[in-house]
Amino acid sequence: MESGDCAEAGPVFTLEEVGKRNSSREAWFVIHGRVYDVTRFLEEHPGGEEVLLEQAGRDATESFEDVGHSSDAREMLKQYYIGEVHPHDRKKEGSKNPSVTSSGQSSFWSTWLIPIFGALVLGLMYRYYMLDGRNS
Ligand code: HEM
Repeated sequence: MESGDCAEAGPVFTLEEVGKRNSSREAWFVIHGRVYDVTRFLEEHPGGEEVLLEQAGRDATESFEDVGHSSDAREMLKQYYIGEVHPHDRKKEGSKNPSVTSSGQSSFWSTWLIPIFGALVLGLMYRYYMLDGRNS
């Protein structure tokens, strides 16, 4: 009964609790909403102990992704998993505002506003040209 397979639903930690583990004695990380205790990995980390200690006790998702860690590195994470981040402290991942397609909107305006404005200018020029012709 000991070797439970419930590795994905461990205990829940707040960011405050994770924040206390920010030294080489104890180093915890949040990566993609999950909490990892990498204390025993600090010295083994191929990228060095310092970079890990700089991020310890924090959400290191961005730094972890920025480095472009291999799938091996991602696999390794599993052995250090200790729990989940409290839902209140979780970042809104995956919801990078898919509804706000600002670039789409700007292209809408540039494709429509410019021709409309051009047509207006041409219309006004034509009008003045005709009036001028009539007056002289
Ligand atoms: C906590 C979990 C982490 C694990 C298990 C891990 C694991 C690894 C592994 C296995 C490598 C060797 C290259 C690869 O396989 O991608 C590596 C390299 C590296 N890691 Fe991490 N890493 C972790 C977190 C971080 C964090 C938070 C940073 C933040 C800055 C970082 C920075 C680096 C750097 C700079 C390298 C060297 C890359 C290179 O030489 O090309 N790692 N890491």
